[in-house]
This record gives sequence, C-alpha cells and structure tokens, in this order.
Amino acid sequence: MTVTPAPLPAATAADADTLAVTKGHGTQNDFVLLDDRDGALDLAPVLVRRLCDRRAGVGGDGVIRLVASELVPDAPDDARGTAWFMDYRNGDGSVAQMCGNGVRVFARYAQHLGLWDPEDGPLEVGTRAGVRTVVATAPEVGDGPWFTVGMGVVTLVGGDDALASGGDAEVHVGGLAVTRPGLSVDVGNPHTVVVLAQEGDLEQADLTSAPVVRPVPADGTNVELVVPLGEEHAADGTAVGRVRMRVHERGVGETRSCGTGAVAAAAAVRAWGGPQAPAVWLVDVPGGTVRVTLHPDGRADLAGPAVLVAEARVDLAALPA
Ligand SMILES: N[C@@H](CCC[C@H](N)C(=O)O)C(=O)O
Repeated sequence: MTVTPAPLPAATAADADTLAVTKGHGTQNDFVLLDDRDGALDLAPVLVRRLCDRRAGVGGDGVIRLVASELVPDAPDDARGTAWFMDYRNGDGSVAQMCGNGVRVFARYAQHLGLWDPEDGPLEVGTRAGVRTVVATAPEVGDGPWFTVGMGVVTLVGGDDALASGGDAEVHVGGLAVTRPGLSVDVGNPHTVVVLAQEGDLEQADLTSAPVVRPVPADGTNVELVVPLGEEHAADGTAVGRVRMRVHERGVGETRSCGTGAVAAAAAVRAWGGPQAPAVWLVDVPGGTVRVTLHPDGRADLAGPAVLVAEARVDLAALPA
C-alpha cells in the first residue's frame, strides 16, 4: 500500500452516519484502525463488536484507536508523556492492556497518517501497559515492512518456584487427552504458555473454545500452545531458537498470531531450556513468523511485519444490531 496521508482529517473521522476506518494486520492478526486523534469518538463495546464482525462488519480480531495520550483518562503516568496512545480493544469489546502485533500496525498507521517518520527516530507509543518504543527495521521473513518494538520487561509470574515445578497452572486443551502444565507470563497482559510434546499435538488441539486454566486467572488469560523446533545459527553465529505456536486469545478466540503471546512463548521456552538456551527466537504462527529477542535485564524486543490493506467509510446504520 502506498504511503499517502489519509484523506480525512481526524475531526471528520466520524460524522453522524459514517466512520472512516483503515484495515491492517501483523502476521494476519487483524485490526480495524480508527484515527481519533482529538478523542471525539465514543468507542462503546457494542461498536467494537459490530466493527469486528467478520460477516456483517469490517472484520478483525480487535479495534485500535489512535488518540492523543493526554485525552486518555486511564493512561498510565508514563504513557501520558507520549504524543499518541494505542487504545486497544479485543473483538468482544473488552479492553486489553497491550497488543504486540497491534503496536507495530499502530506505528505503520501513524506513519501513514503523517504523524511519524521513522527517519526522525523511534515512535514512543502510549499503551495501558506503559510506553512501547517502535523503530522501522529490515524485513526478515515474508511481507514487509517490518518494525521492532521494545516490549518492556517480561515476567514469569510464579518465579523460580513455578519453573522448578514445571509450571504454575494446569491447562486442559480441547482435543488433547491430558491436562498439561502451563507457565504464567506477564507481557503487560496475561499469558499462559503450554509446551506440547510434538507438532501433531499442535494440529490436534481444538481451540474453538478456550482452554480451561486452573487456577482460574482473575482477569482471564491468553493461552499459547508451543512446540520447540530446535536451534539454528544465524550468519554471524548467533544461536536462534525456533518454536511453532498456536494461540487462543482472551476476548477473541483463536487468532492467526499474537505478538505478546510470541514474547511469552519465547520467554517460557527459554526459561524451561535453562541458561544455555538461545536469547533470540523465531516464532512461527499460522499467519507468519515473528522474531523475539530476550535481553539479560528481562526486557524483550518483538520484530515483525505490519501491513495496511484498505481504507473505507463504514455506514454505521448498516452494521449488525
Ligand atoms: N493479539 C495481541 C494481543 C491482544 C490482546 C489480548 N487478546 C488480551 O486480551 O490480552 C498481540 O499481538 O499481542
């Protein structure tokens, strides 16, 4: 898609009858993007659900509203210092703290709107999980352009005890005979990572309904099913681990990718693997591949593509009831 400023100024993004939207995705985790830089839009859960409806709406895993950070009452203090805020909503209308694929697509959208030029330096994005920093980066696999996001600190919620006992949760996944241990990982939003023994288990898992996690997480969780595929070596000799992943997202269902989930998966597999495990991981998801780098201080970077595919005006009266 060509980079031209959107034809509609923010003040006219929504009028009484229509709403200007842009559709984008990161490794096929897809979003409806709204330019609401002046905070004029009432983004009620019902509007999110209608926009995300794949039959009668625009279709998407979630909605991303670009808004001035100073206009977001529940923005964390550090995020208030940024110009632009990613207000992320899951397809069921619920609010989520963070979206790793979404923040790359947000950056691509800000670039498209003329609000950010990668040549001028990183984009600081306000999110409910704090500030995330995005830079344009060289495409590695599949469709470009690529962006790298500083995802902040990743935390194994149960610490070393959880690791020593193989996990801090029990997870029952439809289609698989036995309950598996899961590891709770905080990437600004909640994740439970489950390692499966073989790729066949990944195919067999039924994610048409949410895996059952015990103890039940108070705020719900995203569940990642992963199969480690071994290690490769980059041209410079760096060890690169590889995993395959499927994900069931809180507030959505199975999606074709989850950026925060990929970070959680890499952090969990590395922790299970011990000190010799690689710091860099390629995570293969149904929608493509992303790269995760785990830093010694606990921070992680996520790199992957972000693509804008369409702009449209939605007739609000025609959306499903
Ligand atoms: N797909 C996103 C995560 C979106 C939010 C998630 N469903 C939640 O409720 O925490 C990603 O790429 O990280």
